Amino acid sequence: MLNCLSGKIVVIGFGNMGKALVRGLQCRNQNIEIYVCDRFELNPNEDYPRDIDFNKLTYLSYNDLKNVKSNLRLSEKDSVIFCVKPQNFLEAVERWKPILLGGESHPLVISILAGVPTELIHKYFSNDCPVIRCMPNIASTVDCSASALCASKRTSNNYLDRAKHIFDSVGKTWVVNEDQLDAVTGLSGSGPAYIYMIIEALSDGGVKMGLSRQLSLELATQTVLGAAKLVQETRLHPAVLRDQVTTPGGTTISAIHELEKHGLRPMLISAVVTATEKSASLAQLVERKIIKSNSDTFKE
Ligand SMILES: NC(=O)C1=CN([C@@H]2O[C@H](COP(=O)(O)OP(=O)(O)OC[C@H]3O[C@@H](n4cnc5c(N)ncnc54)[C@H](OP(=O)(O)O)[C@@H]3O)[C@@H](O)[C@H]2O)C=CC1
Ligand SMILES: O=C(O)[C@@H]1CCC=N1
Repeated sequence: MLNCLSGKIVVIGFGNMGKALVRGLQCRNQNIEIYVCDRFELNPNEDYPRDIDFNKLTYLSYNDLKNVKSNLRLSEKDSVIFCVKPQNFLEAVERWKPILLGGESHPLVISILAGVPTELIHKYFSNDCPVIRCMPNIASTVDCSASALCASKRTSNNYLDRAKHIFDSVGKTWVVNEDQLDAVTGLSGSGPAYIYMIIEALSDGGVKMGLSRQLSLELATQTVLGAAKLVQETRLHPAVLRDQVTTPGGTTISAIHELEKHGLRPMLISAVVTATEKSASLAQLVERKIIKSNSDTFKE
């Protein structure tokens, strides 16, 4: 899967996810040209991921696009990845589409936006434009993303392969049906945040019992990493692995009793359900913006 990509890749939105993707793409692919579009100028004082090579990317500034049109003509070999927040999608399309997607041939459009369905994305681009929706996660920053993706009904499988190469650059990738993507968002898209809370709380427990903050945090982090690795490598059900830790009459079962009493499992299940429902509702937010924008245009 390495070095299979070619052509131009344009990343619109150079925030948490845009930076993570650019970093992974640069590390794993030599034959691509990367363009980055954001609202702000690059700030040398900002803490960008260490291995982004700024000499090898072109930055397109939101406010100064005078010279861009002639240098940047995208073709079907190229890809545009939208990495803006859902509420900024419309504005981003309006700003960048005339520059990037105005030509005869159609680049692949990829969206990582939570909740925005491919059919809605198609409303903005020509019907011939291939569209892929993907839900990666923040662990893309360290090449450990769990990314799930799907193609729109009108998009052929060779574009799906290209998108898979892109997200394989930052972790593991699964192809799913589009109707699963909101649940993916609730589980693995938002999931790192739940695990950070667990790491933080475990380390608070260590501090409460007298360990230093640093040692507690390191132990909690390594424990989560090790437990996850064991599930991944043994492929055993987590309940089987949990049983291996739980000595009869020992410490672990006393703790598990507490976790069950306080509802750890229903709490996590509800977290995934709520985030899934929220993801599904974001499409309406974008659609409302489209309707508003259309009526504003009508008034002008
Ligand atoms: N964060 C995560 O863990 C994950 C996020 N996602 C999805 O990724 C998307 C981005 O999330 P994240 O990276 O966290 O968000 P960020 O806010 O960190 O990054 C978005 C960037 O896009 C910029 N932007 C806004 N409008 C435009 C525009 N019109 N043209 C160009 N750039 C623009 C923003 O600038 P400004 O700050 O000025 O708005 C910001 O720099 C979201 O849609 C989210 O659903 C998916 C998986 C995981
Ligand atoms: O919180 C959010 O909406 C985004 C999508 C998945 C992770 N972060």
